Amino acid sequence: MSIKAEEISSLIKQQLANYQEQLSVEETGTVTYVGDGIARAHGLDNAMAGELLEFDNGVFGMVQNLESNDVGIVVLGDFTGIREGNSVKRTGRIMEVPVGDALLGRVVDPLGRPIDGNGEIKTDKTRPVERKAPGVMQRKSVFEPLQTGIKVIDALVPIGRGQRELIIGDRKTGKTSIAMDAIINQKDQDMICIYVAIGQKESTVRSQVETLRRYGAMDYTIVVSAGPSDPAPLLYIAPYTGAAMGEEFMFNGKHVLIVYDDLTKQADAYRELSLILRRPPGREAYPGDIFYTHSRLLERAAKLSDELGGGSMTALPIIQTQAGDVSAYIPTNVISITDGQIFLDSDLFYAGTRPAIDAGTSVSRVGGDAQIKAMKKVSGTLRLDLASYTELASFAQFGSDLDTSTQSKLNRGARTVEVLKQGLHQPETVEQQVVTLFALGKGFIDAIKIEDIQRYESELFSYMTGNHQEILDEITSTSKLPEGDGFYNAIKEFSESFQGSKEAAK
Ligand SMILES: Nc1ncnc2c1ncn2[C@@H]1O[C@H](COP(=O)(O)OP(=O)(O)OP(=O)(O)O)[C@@H](O)[C@H]1O
Repeated sequence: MSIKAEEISSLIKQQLANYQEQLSVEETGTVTYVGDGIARAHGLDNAMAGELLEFDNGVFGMVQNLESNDVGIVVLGDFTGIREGNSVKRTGRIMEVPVGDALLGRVVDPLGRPIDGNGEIKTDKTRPVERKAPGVMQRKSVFEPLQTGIKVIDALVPIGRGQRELIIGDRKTGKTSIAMDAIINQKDQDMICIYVAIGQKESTVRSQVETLRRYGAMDYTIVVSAGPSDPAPLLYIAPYTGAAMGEEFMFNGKHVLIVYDDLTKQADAYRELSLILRRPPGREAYPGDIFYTHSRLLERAAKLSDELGGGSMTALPIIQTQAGDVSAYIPTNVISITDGQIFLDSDLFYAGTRPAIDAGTSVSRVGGDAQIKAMKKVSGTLRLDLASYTELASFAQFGSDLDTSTQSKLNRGARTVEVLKQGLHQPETVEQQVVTLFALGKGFIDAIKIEDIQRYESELFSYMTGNHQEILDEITSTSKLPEGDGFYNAIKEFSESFQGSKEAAK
């Protein structure tokens, strides 16, 4: 192998050029204050907003406030080792995290360092944590469905690839469970998942990782975790880290699902660090740019145009409400940024309707575009049926004599609610959902006793797979409802043979 002289000289020139660049940015300042994850330093005259700084002891910080005499820095790590008078150095870079395939199956902190005890992450690719979201011309409208495997979502509030759908509700109403089930259902769906846990107990994150692993979902998932004992800056930066990792896949033409669990805690962390940085407090003591904090994060979720490879990043941010109050500051902000919300109701949850999704207040602004044709057809009137059922049910409590049409509406409504119930970690394929909803719409379930419905559903599907696989295949390949009477007759045949169907509905 011969080595060309020009090649060597050009390499040396390149190295020299970089060397000079590094020298020109190096600049040191002196720490004048440290406390609660924040530091101030004097003498960094040319520091840029968002620039990464390095303290004496190797801990990194990020420039947040540029003031006339000093800069406000958020410390990305343990601040207790930093002393007043220590020097702090500019790096000339903005904060970056490792990205790429090597992160799949790993649990990392918001700086991209492994915390799962499985050794170092071997990747040399990095991406900036903060990045401008794709612009109008770089996007395409959302049209491909993202199947969550949860009937009530796929039928009533369908989510498309590239959409941002908020999951909102009081504490312990099943918000995380919905996100987890959506991730579990992405197996073999050509989707990369990122779960960002913000301020959640280490033990909770651990059990979530175990769950994902048990269902084989860790193979295509990255978990970014900032625990409650981590300094506020790490909690604040965690969702941006997740977004940077997702963008790497999205810009390579892949599909990504990212969950931010939850942005309420992230907003609280940002409020904490802003107050310590002495930024003026606004409504509910949040800083003035809290809206921008969330909007620039969620705008990064996108469906890219074909020229950019057609990749997508779907975001499921989670927000916790107090006593169902969606009109508080942070909930209204995030509702207005996202393309719809899944509202979880604690009354429904405690009444046993799980997932406790309130069909009246949950919407998806991308809607039907993100459903396959068959699903669109079978779920068409479901929302209206449910709404009129809720209204009638409350009204029927007062009267005893109901005419037959009201009676049958109540009957159908009660069965619809039962059909839409679904246990934890039991995702259903879209074909399975279509079969059940078709049977419901055609009135086959009206004659089944409420307590037999779950059994009816599962037996119906095994009957279909056992005897009419060709019908299911047709739904899969054409995305449409099969033509002719075959589908109807198959369900009819099963329903007639189903034990318990002969009993009149109560
Ligand atoms: N579909 C379901 N069927 C049965 N149980 C469920 C279902 N969804 C959630 N649960 C149970 O409800 C409990 C609360 O769920 P989860 O932790 O998802 O709620 P959360 O709203 O995310 O809570 P947090 O306020 O802690 O974030 C869990 O114990 C979970 O097992």
